[in-house]
Amino acid sequence: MAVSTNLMDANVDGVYSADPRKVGDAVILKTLSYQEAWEMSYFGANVLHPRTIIPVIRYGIPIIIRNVFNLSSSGTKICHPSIIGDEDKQIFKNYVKGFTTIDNLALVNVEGTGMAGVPGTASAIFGAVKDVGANVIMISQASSEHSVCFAVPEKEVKAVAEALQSVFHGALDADRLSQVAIIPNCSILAAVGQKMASTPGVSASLFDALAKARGFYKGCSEYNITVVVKREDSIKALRAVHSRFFLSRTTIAMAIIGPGLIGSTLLDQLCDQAANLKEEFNIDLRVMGIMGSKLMLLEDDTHIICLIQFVFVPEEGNFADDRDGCLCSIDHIVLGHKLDKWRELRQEKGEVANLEKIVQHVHGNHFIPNTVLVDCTADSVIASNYEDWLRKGIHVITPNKKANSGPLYEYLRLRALQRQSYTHYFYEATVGAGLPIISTLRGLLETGDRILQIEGIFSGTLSYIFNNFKDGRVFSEVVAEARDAGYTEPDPRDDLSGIDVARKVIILARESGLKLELSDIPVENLVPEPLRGSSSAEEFMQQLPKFDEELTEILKDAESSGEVLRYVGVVDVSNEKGVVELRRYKKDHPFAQLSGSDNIIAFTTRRYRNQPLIVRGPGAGAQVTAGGIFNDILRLATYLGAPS
Ligand SMILES: NC(=O)C1=CN([C@@H]2O[C@H](COP(=O)(O)OP(=O)(O)OC[C@H]3O[C@@H](n4cnc5c(N)ncnc54)[C@H](OP(=O)(O)O)[C@@H]3O)[C@@H](O)[C@H]2O)C=CC1
Ligand SMILES: N[C@@H](CC=O)C(=O)O
Repeated sequence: MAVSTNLMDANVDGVYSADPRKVGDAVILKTLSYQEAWEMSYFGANVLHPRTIIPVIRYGIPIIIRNVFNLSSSGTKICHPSIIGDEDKQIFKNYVKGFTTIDNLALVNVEGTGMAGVPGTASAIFGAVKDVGANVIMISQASSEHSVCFAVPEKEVKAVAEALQSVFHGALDADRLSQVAIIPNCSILAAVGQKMASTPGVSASLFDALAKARGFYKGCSEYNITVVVKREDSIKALRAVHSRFFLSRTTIAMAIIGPGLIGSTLLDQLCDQAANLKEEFNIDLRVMGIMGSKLMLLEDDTHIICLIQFVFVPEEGNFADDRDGCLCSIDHIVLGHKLDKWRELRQEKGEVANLEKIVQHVHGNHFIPNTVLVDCTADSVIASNYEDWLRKGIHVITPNKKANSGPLYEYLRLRALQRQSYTHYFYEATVGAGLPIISTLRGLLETGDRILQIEGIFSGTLSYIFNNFKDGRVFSEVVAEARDAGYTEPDPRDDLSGIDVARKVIILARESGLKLELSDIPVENLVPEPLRGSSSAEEFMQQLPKFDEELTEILKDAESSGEVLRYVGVVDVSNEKGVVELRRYKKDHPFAQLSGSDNIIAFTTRRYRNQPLIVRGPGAGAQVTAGGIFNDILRLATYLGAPS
């Protein structure tokens, strides 16, 4: 006889993949096995009382959880895997079904060399725990038998600790036990799913997603993997794992430092694409702060970027202690809906720029698991913070060349730190703006090619200048055009002096494995000697016309030999050196064929020895550079678990 039961719940449409108040885009699960429902219930999800499941398992009765006020929703079917229909089989096969958390726990760690191989130690520990009536939520023992760790409700931990001190005082005095340690303010996060714990890759993905949360692991059954996290990180951790297993969007909290030409264009692009990224690609980018050199804007000052409302939920105990009886509902985070107004709002409501505060504001939020700081300044002081940010678990993306072209030992330390940490550091736009230069070089190196030489026109500004400085044009006018087009550095002398190209040469040289300092690169400086000390970029631009004649002479000389002037950078990997200089090329040379702000970069390698691999295209300008940074942000989202 086939029997089935409809369980009606007044509140929910079925069983969610996570508490929807904590994970805004938790999904209703179509099917669960009895064991999965049991695990979800045990670990805090309000599915069924664990004891309700015992008789239905015994008699194999399918259960459907539905909403009494929404019968159009098909709800969640809980049954034995063998009886589900074909259409649900695929869903059933998903290894990870959902995540639950239990808050208000403490960990107890009993540790000591005298525990190993001594029969009765565990019994003595848990006997003492039983005597004070405490409920043990999970247990883990080190395979060395040197420690036993278990979680109990926070309100019971004091009694447990006293009981253990009393039972083991002799062993503690004799140093057979080194400590009975209490770690307060913990939460348990459990991943639940059929055969999940024994499926290769599930644990790795889980721990990768949790890299920042201090986790403590116990694989207790085929159906669950349990991790202890700091209570303040529990929502972040829940959201991180939920999105890693494609159950919800990959959410990234961001701050943009330096909303100048490039930074503000990036903000415009983010604003335009936000909805599409959410709908089409499951990526949710949340700009939570914007900081210039004087003013900054944080989301809750302005309500423009992210508005969090607090909702009173009397029946929920989770956050009652911390938040005066209020539960922060993730559903009420309203995102980016006025991001396009950031300029006006910065004027109206901006506060004094404070780097530490904005970093804490963005990274210190308890809801969004991933943080990225996007440095769109040209400032070396800002760049000197990357190490600290990476160490804190904050990802860094930048078009700023200062960190990678600064002192070699600092660069090497930064790269080493980044590799050891679970954080990402992307800087594609530092060379060639939006062109794939660094990724191409990486691809060659990682697939075993050997770089012999990288030669190219690396400056959009100098490319534009020498592509247009002809037919009787005046040098200073062309420089002003390049500046107006947004190709130059904040101070155009950084372009004309060759230092910007030298920085790119150093970045590529170091990427290729050379240990060079910026000062090792001979650079031909095009800034007229008397203007090198001008007090500002403006003063320099005003004075530049006085020196037009000098450049016109150099140009005429080249033209008289049928040649053009091009400002090039060379990384001579074979000979471990580099150079940056103005060269003359015949008019049929590929470097003579460029237009606008084009960069052209030729990689001569062991594989591409006779015919170099060439990347060419606009190498400066607001849209392409911001696009390159945006691309790095999306690469980060993919690394963090967004579908690729
Ligand atoms: N232009 C291009 O085509 C390309 C540029 N780049 C790189 O992009 C970066 C930005 O260039 P661009 O936008 O043209 O420069 P801008 O001068 O237009 O913008 C620089 C921004 O940085 C801010 N800033 C400067 N110092 C600080 C600080 N200490 N703290 C916070 N904010 C600061 C400025 O703020 P405020 O205005 O308040 O002073 C401004 O918002 C540079 O590193 C450049 O090399 C890379 C590839 C191509
Ligand atoms: N000023 C630079 C901008 C990109 O790095 C250039 O002109 O190439």
